[in-house]
Amino acid sequence: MSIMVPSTTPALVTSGHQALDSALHQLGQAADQLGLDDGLRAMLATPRRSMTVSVPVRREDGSLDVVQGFHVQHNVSRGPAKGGLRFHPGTDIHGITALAMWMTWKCALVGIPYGGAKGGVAVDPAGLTVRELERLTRRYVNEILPLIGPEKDIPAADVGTDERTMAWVRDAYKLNSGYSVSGEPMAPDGSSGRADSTARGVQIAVLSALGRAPAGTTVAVQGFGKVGAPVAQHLAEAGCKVVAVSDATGAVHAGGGLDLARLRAWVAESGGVAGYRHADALARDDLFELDVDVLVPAALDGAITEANAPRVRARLVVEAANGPVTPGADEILHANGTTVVPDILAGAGGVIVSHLEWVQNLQASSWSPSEVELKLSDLMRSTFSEVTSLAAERGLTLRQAAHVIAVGRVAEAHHVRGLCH
Ligand SMILES: NC(=O)C1=CN([C@@H]2O[C@H](COP(=O)(O)OP(=O)(O)OC[C@H]3O[C@@H](n4cnc5c(N)ncnc54)[C@H](OP(=O)(O)O)[C@@H]3O)[C@@H](O)[C@H]2O)C=CC1
Ligand SMILES: O=C(O)CCC(=O)C(=O)O
Repeated sequence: MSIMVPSTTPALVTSGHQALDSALHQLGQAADQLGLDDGLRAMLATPRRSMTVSVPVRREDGSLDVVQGFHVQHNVSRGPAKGGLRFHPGTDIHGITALAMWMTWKCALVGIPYGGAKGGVAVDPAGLTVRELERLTRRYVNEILPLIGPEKDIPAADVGTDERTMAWVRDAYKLNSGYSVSGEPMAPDGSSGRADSTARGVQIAVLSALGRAPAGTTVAVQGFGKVGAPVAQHLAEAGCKVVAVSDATGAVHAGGGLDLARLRAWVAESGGVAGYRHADALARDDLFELDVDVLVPAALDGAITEANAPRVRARLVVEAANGPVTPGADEILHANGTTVVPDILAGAGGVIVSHLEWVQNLQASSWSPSEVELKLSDLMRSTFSEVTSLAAERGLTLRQAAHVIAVGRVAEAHHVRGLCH
């Protein structure tokens, strides 16, 4: 048996400590604005529950590896915990705690009755076969079984996981819990629009923040996965010119706009944007420095730091990813006149439609794509305007205003329910 030490290039390893520092800094600023007392600050700064598990994975050659898995419920004062499951080699308990905290604020900001959770396994899914991945997923679910369930914690996909992973999660949960499938909120057929709901929400955030017709607006998107690729598509369909995208393999740039269908076909064939011949190749992280109107980080946390923020030329940064801009970078961008639409607002489309999915399953009903789209866009737009109004009224950045609203709602729930919740 061997303990699997995640191997990856240093540039791909996220720092969980850095993410948690960022999340705590943002919480501290909101708590100051709200005048929260020390006890409540301490409760909000620490997760309600967190679990580290060892997950044995039987490899195809018969050997056994053991990887680390994590599951954190940051807060459940407003409802069941909600958040994605991430498979990435840079995953650690600190980063998962930060991501769970951001889920608490994201759900509170858009006013859906969920708390915040996140799960993760420190593994590179690209290094496993489908059968190994399935065994890993099922075993991870067995280990975290006491924490999850349709009424207490409902997982969804995140980095390195997808609908197939979630099908294994649901099946493993059912097999081990004995919970009935019928009408089960955790095993929905899936709401229409869930797959690209995060991207659709990001599109609404970009268009709302632009405040003008999007035609000709140049955009660069970091990350070309489940969120980044449809974000690029939605923005192009809205009239923007998507001139650059990146993934872990590299970046590509075309001043006249990328042919996204052709690029997607290349990525499906080759596994990444690198080597795409119909655009110029770019060093991966040079994407952040392009002279574009809008920059959309849609990969991992800690992408824009104090080191590269001074070279960001976009006037608008819209965070599809969770935690892509560190607090130090935030200050630099703000000082340079760049507006940042924060993750808990811009990236909320996915969890909004997860909630709509949950409601449909509870009601044993199914809404049409246009009904789901209308509810999503109404909530994104009304939340955007609530955040911008508070920011203008109090002289805050959009991130500070979003956190004041979200943390305030969670603090209120603690007061209403009693501080032990
Ligand atoms: N899925 C969802 O519903 C939601 C996701 N989010 C957030 O959006 C972000 C992306 O998630 P998702 O799209 O689901 O994840 P995916 O795993 O589907 O895609 C991640 C993408 O990021 C790329 N990437 C990884 N490292 C780098 C890097 N250093 N530079 C450039 N690109 C990189 C990956 O490239 P490669 O394929 O080459 O590895 C891939 O294209 C995450 O922060 C996630 O938490 C937020 C809300 C909801
Ligand atoms: O839809 C969900 O439940 C999870 C969404 C998520 O993980 C996120 O917004 O980061």
